[in-house]
Amino acid sequence: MPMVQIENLDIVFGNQKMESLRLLDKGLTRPEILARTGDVIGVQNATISVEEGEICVLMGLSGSGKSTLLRAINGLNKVARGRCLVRDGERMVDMAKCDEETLRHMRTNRVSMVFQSFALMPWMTVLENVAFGLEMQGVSKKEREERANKQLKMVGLYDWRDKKPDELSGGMRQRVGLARAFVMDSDILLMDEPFSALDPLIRSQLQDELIELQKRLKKTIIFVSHDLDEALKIGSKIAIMESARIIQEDVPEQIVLNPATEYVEKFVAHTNPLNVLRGNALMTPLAQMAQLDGLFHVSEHLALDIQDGALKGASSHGHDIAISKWEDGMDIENMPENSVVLAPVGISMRDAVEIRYHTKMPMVLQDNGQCAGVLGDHQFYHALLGKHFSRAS
Ligand SMILES: Nc1ncnc2c1ncn2[C@@H]1O[C@H](COP(=O)(O)OP(=O)(O)OP(=O)(O)O)[C@@H](O)[C@H]1O
Repeated sequence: MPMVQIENLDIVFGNQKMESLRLLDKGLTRPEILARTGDVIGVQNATISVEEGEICVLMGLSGSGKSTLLRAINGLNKVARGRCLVRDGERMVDMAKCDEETLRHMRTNRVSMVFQSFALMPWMTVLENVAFGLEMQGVSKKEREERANKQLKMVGLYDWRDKKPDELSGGMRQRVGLARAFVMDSDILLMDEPFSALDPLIRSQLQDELIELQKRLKKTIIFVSHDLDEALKIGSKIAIMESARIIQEDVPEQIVLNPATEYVEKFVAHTNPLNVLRGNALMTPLAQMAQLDGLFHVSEHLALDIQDGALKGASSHGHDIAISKWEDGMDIENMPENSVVLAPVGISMRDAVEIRYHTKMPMVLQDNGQCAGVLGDHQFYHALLGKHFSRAS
């Protein structure tokens, strides 16, 4: 069920919107339109749908239009053309066209925004800051405090509830901001680079916390970031923006494996593939491997006996090699040295590299009990050197 549905959305900043749209339709670029009309194209022809429970990350360089698109979702930016639909129970409300009362209802009950600077009120305590939005909703004092305290416990700041924001560190203030957004119990959270001002360790911790909170609370989150590693870590979907347009929208692994343009490829070249890639994207499929005397020769030192898709044995120069099995969640540290590991094709590259480190052997990946391919040093080197992807265009 889509929670947010954006259709052919254009946002223009300036005084000659009609003329700018006409030029846009004629195919003029953003800088050309700026030169002709003085207007800035904030978003151009954006279409994207975000499902319930999804974390969608809008990613791109500074000025690409991420915040402008995000702000349209709670009606903060005037839409020049197109629709920006947000779910309100059974109906979808067009935030670009609805009346003031509906807009207020949507902002109070359906969509919450978390900013980079959390704009906490310095004269209020942490608890009061978190409970403030509920007061606007008309929730009683007792319930406000109960709900705010519950959220503060969730972000680990219950003991700090009576402090003022300036008595907290930046990371803690950020957490107060998260608690304040979550306490509203809105279905949709809009987050504009909420962690970008933090140092890497705290940032990583808060990303983990956000993922955990989202798993428990099942919110729909639209998150702006200019950091692809962050996007790959938290996003269930990533939309990459360049010069006001969404140029690629896909699941994290596909962004890394099939960057649509050179712009995306440049981002991908600086990411850590360990966090994103999975065995099936990296392995050499069995069908592409040479067979000799009925054996699949992975290397000079390893031959596999695979019959009807099942791994029957492994050997090196005629000597048998042990085979062990690994499933998600199993201990990796105690995988036996010099054994060929049979693992699911969906194994993460991080786990696969760690298994390789302990066993010192290539591994065989299987899909539904059938051997699918082999993952060895060659495939790891390719992935680490960024040679695994092919550009779609
Ligand atoms: N209120 C505004 N008035 C005029 N121009 C604006 C306004 N808001 C944004 N813009 C312009 O729209 C374009 C997109 O800006 P936006 O803030 O959405 O980019 P961004 O991708 O979020 O960048 P950043 O990562 O730096 O925040 C920019 O060229 C910006 O100058």
